[in-house]
Amino acid sequence: MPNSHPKIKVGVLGATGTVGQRFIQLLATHPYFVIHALGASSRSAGQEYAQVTKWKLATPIPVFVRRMIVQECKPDAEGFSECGVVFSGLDHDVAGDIEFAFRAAELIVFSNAKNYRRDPVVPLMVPLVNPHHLPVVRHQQTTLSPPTKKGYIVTNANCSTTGVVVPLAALEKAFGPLETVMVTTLQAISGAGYPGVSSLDIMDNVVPYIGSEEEKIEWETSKILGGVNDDGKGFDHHAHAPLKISANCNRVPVIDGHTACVSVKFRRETPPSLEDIRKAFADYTCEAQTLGVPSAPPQAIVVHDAPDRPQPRLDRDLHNGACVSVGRIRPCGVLDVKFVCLVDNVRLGAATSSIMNAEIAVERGYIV
Ligand SMILES: NC(=O)C1=CN([C@@H]2O[C@H](COP(=O)(O)OP(=O)(O)OC[C@H]3O[C@@H](n4cnc5c(N)ncnc54)[C@H](OP(=O)(O)O)[C@@H]3O)[C@@H](O)[C@H]2O)C=CC1
Ligand SMILES: N[C@@H](CC(=O)OP(=O)(O)O)C(=O)O
Repeated sequence: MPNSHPKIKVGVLGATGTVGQRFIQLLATHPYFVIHALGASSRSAGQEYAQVTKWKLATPIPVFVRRMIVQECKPDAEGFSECGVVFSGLDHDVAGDIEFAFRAAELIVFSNAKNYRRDPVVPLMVPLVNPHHLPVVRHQQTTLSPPTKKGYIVTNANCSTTGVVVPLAALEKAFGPLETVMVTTLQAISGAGYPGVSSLDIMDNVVPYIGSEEEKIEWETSKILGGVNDDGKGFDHHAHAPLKISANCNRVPVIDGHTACVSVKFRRETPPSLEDIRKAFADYTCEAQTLGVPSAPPQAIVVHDAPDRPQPRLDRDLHNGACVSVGRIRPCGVLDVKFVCLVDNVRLGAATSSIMNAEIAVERGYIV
């Protein structure tokens, strides 16, 4: 986007929540976008943002946002109709109806919520993996009810899925389709929003259950790694080489950063060497980088060679939380190779992905 182009006004739905706060922090100085409207529940609506938000980030609330009046999440509430893009960090209990209404009112919605991820005409887009799914929004505009001229919805993936699918995409790009993936996650408490998991449940503990999380990783991965159908009207879900994937998800006492231990079997008969796998991770580049969008990290995957990395506390801030860290690449006695990966669940796992998806949409002419 040329520097002379005026910034695009954006709204944030769920602006007071964990993901909403990251949106505000990341958008406050954004070169393409300017925050114009904030929405949350009726508990917050009508009040100044700083009064109703339990701000949990280490940087202060941006000065111009502090006194903005939080609106109800309705497309006709003040400010939203002037927005070129609306980012959603809404609770999934309400995201379905609200995002539907914004799309129907001809607004472009980039959502973190799970509600539309499985819709056959909604792109489930991880910006470091599958921006080639974006053109399906044109089909969405004509077939999803109501038809729209401008409005559409793009979702990003579950935060754990995002951290795993980037290294898997790098392996598929270099070595062809994968056959089997086993994933065990160690997920941060911020993944459950605020106030989230009670301290009495998580301190000195591991909780081996996160509702629906395993099914999300297993289902979303194939949609993301798959292509677009030949007619451009939907997604092939990796049907040419169905992926067997099994996930185990655990909540651990970490504030930010989801770790995943991943084992992989390739479809090709002779697996690549560990050295070639390391190189495939380190060399992986994606469209967000070639387009040069502002949130794209200089390295999509940072490979760590120290035997005890990546670690959430040490590595989640790399490239402003916009990359995936990978380490401990080693042979697997059951499948072919195993490794550990780490993603910042609230940045690349949530707000950064939505913003980067929107940046890609700007560069490709889907937001004008
Ligand atoms: N946290 C994470 O790591 C990730 C979260 N997500 C997804 O992002 C979304 C937001 O998550 P998170 O920020 O953690 O959740 P939070 O619980 O921290 O925030 C929820 C937000 O939704 C708003 N909200 C709740 N009820 C209503 C309502 N009836 N009408 C309008 N707004 C409402 C809240 O406003 P109010 O303050 O007024 O109640 C708040 O702004 C969820 O769908 C989640 O699944 C996705 C990836 C990662
Ligand atoms: N369930 C994730 C966060 C989340 O909200 O996921 P989703 O966007 O898929 O509902 C976690 O607890 O870490």
